[in-house]
Amino acid sequence: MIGPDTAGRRGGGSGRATGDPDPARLHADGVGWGVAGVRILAGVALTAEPGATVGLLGPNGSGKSSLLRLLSGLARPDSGRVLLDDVALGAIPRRALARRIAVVTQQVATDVEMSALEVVLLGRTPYRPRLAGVGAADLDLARRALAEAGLAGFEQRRWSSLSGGERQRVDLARALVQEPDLLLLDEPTNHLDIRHQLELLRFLAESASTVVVTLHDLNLAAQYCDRLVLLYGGRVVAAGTPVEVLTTSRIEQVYQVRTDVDIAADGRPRIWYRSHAIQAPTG
Ligand SMILES: Nc1ncnc2c1ncn2[C@@H]1O[C@H](COP(=O)(O)OP(=O)(O)OP(=O)(O)O)[C@@H](O)[C@H]1O
Repeated sequence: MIGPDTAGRRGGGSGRATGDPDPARLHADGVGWGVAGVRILAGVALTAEPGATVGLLGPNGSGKSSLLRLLSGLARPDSGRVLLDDVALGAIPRRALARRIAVVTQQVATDVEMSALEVVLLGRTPYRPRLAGVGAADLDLARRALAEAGLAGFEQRRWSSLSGGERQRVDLARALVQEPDLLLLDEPTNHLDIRHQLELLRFLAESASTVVVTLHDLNLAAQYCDRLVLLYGGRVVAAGTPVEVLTTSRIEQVYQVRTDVDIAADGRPRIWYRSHAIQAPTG
């Protein structure tokens, strides 16, 4: 599907005409956020060095998607700060932010009446002068991104007619034509078959962009991420390399699942799940 020579690495569209992104350093510290008086994130710190792939892990409801929204600037933290190359997100104009950060969220909308090509072209919006139409270079870029996502021939297909995995790949192509310095992805593998999961994660690991990606599969996170941040109850309980974060005791503490963890020849942990989950504490 998507290889290192993807459209995200190419210029030629309107506006920016470079190839490689200029990977950003993302730094958050002391980040807190709540809604309706309920604290959802507290004291969260996270750093993604330029070009690194950082995996955000944690059980359901631990705050991964909420944190991703704060890291993207879609929501503002109640406390703490989020810096992109040492500049607070709030101080970066919206359009400039849209050129630097691309977000792939979990998709729920099925009733969007746009073609796959139109969805991908949305990624070029931050580069187009206001009121300007779509240029030939942008069209070419979007078509190539679709083809590299394994979706050549899908240009005119309605979004509503696409399968979950096809939508996920179209949305990734949309994010890549944005040529982001920082790519934030919320469970981008949840609709993908195993081949497409592996291809996507390899692509992210090799990408020149800085990447923060939420994942549920601990083995895939261990295999493809440079660093991991593990959330539990809205707080960071561990951050570091996969070997540092994914220990038997921590997985048991956070997921209530017993495991055996081996270190493979590549130096990365492999997690073997035992057959029964531990009874979660009640009350
Ligand atoms: N707008 C909101 N209003 C009320 N509660 C919210 C809101 N947004 C998030 N929450 C709550 O905050 C907690 C964290 O949600 P979030 O979606 O960030 O978790 P997550 O780690 O991404 O979960 P999952 O793995 O299930 O996708 C959950 O309990 C969720 O119900």
